[in-house]
Amino acid sequence: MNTIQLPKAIIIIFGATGDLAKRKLFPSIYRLYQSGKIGEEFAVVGVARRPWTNETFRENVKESVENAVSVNSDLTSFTSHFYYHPFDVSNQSSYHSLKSLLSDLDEKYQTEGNRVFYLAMAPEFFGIIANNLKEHGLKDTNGWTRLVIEKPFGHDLASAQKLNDEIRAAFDEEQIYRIDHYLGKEMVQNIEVIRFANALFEHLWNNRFISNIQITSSESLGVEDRGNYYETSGALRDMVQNHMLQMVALLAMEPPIKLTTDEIRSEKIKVLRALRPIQENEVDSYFVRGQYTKGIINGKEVIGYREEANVDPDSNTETFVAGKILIDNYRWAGVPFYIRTGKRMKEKSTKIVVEFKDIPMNLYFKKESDRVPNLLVIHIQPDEGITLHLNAKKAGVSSEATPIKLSYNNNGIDGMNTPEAYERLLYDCMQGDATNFTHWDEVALSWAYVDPISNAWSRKKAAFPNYEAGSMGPKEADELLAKDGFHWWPI
Ligand SMILES: NC(=O)C1=CN([C@@H]2O[C@H](COP(=O)(O)OP(=O)(O)OC[C@H]3O[C@@H](n4cnc5c(N)ncnc54)[C@H](OP(=O)(O)O)[C@@H]3O)[C@@H](O)[C@H]2O)C=CC1
Ligand SMILES: O=C1O[C@H](COP(=O)(O)O)[C@@H](O)[C@H](O)[C@H]1O
Repeated sequence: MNTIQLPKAIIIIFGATGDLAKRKLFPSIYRLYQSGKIGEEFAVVGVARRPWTNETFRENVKESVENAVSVNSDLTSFTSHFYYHPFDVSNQSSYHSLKSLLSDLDEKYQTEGNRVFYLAMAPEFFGIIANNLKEHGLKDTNGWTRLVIEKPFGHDLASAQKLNDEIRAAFDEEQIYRIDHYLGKEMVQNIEVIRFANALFEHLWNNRFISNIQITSSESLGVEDRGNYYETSGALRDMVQNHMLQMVALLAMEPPIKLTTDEIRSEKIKVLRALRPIQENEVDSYFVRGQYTKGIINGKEVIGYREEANVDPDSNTETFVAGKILIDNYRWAGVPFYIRTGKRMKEKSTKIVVEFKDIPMNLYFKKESDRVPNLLVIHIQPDEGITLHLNAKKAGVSSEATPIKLSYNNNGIDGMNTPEAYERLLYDCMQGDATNFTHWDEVALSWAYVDPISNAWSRKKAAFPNYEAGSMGPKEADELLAKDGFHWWPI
């Protein structure tokens, strides 16, 4: 009988008093513990400047877990694995004491020198921390060491390259796990399986049968308390450079020859290399930007972006992007991939719609306008599943067709057991599986694609605000598809 090896490691979270640690990381570690994916051989060391004790830290961990997960047992034995080590990460001398704490914990929890250094801090600290970990020998153990890096990975290609060089001076590419949390989502991971495990789809998955693909990731939330960050980012850098382009790559890639990290990444990289570059002077033909003004969401009035905290009252930052992406390769030549994403839209929803071409002659519709193409909808969130839109005979009426739907709802089957993205990614990292993390080449190619668009936009002031909160974005996003004879399918 094969016994499954539970991962053993110390997870060192830099930025342990911050929002990400509290909302995502602690609950994810708990779920791994609760589901038995990690045993007792683990410890978590929190690093930040606040002068907390282990007890304060554990109390915070407990609170964050209780807020996120339904807990029906005492958390003391779980939180006893958590230790707090306060220091300013730019302070060289503190790494010595961290090193000796880690050695003690290695022994106490039998973690065999395995370490996950999780950088849940602002990117300006990534290089400093990586360098200090190397310089002070925190990587020199008998086990494995891995560095998890949060987004944003740079601001453009040049800054991402600089950041990467700093990190690579201390860690090898195989040790670096760049998080794109969309890659941890159940239905994003399902894209590959839906495509490559079904003859029905894979044979049709090309420019002969697909007319266009639409990816929408809409949010009803605004920028919340992240105005400072968002002002320097905008929707293009915040969502398109990473999550949206990753979904494009998964939808467009060739079947990998093996399901290994290298093979899958290599196929995704080929897609990103085949993206048709957009020159600065043609951005307006391919991309649309928007910024929300006040409006009503779920019956409540919400303020406009320019009224949000830490936002310039005359801000030129886009909170919405729609774009037409072309992939210049044999499979996809001529098929537009439309993307749109934005804050304060009608609802929180991520969906992919694959629109198939019509058959050459369809006798079953009285009027041309009644014809509905076949669609495959992949529901990423909040619902998880797929819907296939087909045509079938209208009951009782001869020779007339009506649209029907075949649906598979993932929530109904796996329900609450679907792991949260961060939980899955943390587990993958502890298992040494980097498939659902982004390789540097993917990051670099994505920035190279996005940079001319952000350059063009930063040079020209937009006529903002141009969409009402609670809507599906500016009308130009509809016109983008209309000029190609398409429309956004309702989500
Ligand atoms: N929050 C989220 O949902 C998401 C966040 N991210 C990314 O994750 C990273 C962290 O984000 P978030 O948690 O929101 O940020 P926060 O501002 O909430 O937390 C920052 C953390 O860094 C610590 N810190 C700041 N300066 C120092 C220093 N010099 N030495 C030691 N610790 C320091 C702070 O603690 P203290 O003040 O005690 O020192 C705090 O724990 C960012 O890169 C962000 O872009 C990515 C996706 C989503
Ligand atoms: O990375 C980010 O993603 C979230 C949206 O993630 P989701 O899992 O809720 O769809 C977005 O709100 C945030 O601005 C961005 O930084």
